[in-house]
Amino acid sequence: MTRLATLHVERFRNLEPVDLEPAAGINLIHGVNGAGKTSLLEAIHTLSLGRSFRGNNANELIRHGADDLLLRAEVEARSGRGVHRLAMQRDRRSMVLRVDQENVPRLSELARLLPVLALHPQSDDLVLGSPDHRRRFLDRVGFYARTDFHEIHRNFQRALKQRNALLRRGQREPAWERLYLETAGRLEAARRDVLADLEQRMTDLLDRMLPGHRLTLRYLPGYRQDLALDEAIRQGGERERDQQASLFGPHRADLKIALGDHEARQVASRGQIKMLVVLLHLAVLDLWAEVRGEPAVVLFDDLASELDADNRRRVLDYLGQSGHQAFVSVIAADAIDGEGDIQARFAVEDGQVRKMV
Ligand SMILES: Nc1ncnc2c1ncn2[C@@H]1O[C@H](COP(=O)(O)OP(=O)(O)OP(=O)(O)O)[C@@H](O)[C@H]1O
Repeated sequence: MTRLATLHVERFRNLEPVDLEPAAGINLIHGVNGAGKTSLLEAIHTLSLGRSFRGNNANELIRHGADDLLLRAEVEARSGRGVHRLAMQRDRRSMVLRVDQENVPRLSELARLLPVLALHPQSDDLVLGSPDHRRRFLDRVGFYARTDFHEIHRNFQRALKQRNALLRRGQREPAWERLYLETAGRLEAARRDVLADLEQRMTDLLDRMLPGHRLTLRYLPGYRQDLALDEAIRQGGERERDQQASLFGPHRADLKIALGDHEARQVASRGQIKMLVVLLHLAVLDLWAEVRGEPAVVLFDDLASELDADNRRRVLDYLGQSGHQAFVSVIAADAIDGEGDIQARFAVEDGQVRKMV
């Protein structure tokens, strides 16, 4: 299975040099505020995706006073597929990526070998935030769940850009209109497929994470649902001319997340929203695992915030049984003592990471 077998971190945030051999299941990371727990999870996220899950400024990740950062990991693929060595060195201007000692040009090569999903306090934006959070989530799921998703997404983005450029010049070209409709249709269909796959994995999770609730996800396509996209564009042609931009299509799509008969963001408590977000992420991990034939890595920052003891237990029990490798940070280790199937514990103190025995 995919798992991080070793992790080496240098000059990253406040961390002192780190050498870890994490367990294959749940790794618990604890320490006081500001110790460096989140930084450790960010290091793993950065090695996979080139950026942290909090903020976009990659330069902030380099330890103050240092010129560059270094991340290295050995990633064990499913038994029989061997070990890959991933490395990233970045300074304030450039980045060098290596897989098995060879330089590679694209981050996606690391991401493919180390699929990582992070859950953190801002993940609630999936329910509470603007539609682009939900679109990005769905697209992220798609990238790992379907090999053709990346291309489908890129083709639409290109067509959208070109169409917008023409609209800014007050033009419309039939060939580009056709391409726009075609690529939009493909992206919409792929997203709907991904969503259906995700929903299939949610039944069991719903029973365990939010027992007694009914959850529905509905794709809102980014134009009037009772119309086809070409008709929506025809009817809204004047507005598009006025605003000189494409106003209808997958770039305006959203996901309606409902608990029972109401939108979750309007009726759910903070704790229920958090559980809903956890549930959706766990469904993604299960989907990726099924498609790829091996479990993924999940980073769970600040598990205890907003979750009561029962819900923390539900999450840890599920993680323990799922086979995914988890890195779970908590402020007080005592608060979740004895819960779930924790395989390794690490204490973080002033940027030093120490394995507990
Ligand atoms: N580039 C950097 N260089 C050095 N230190 C940094 C850098 N970026 C952030 N820090 C510091 O690293 C420390 C660790 O932050 P981190 O968010 O990892 O702590 P944490 O253990 O997750 O805390 P909390 O429980 O409060 O979430 C903070 O004191 C922060 O100011």
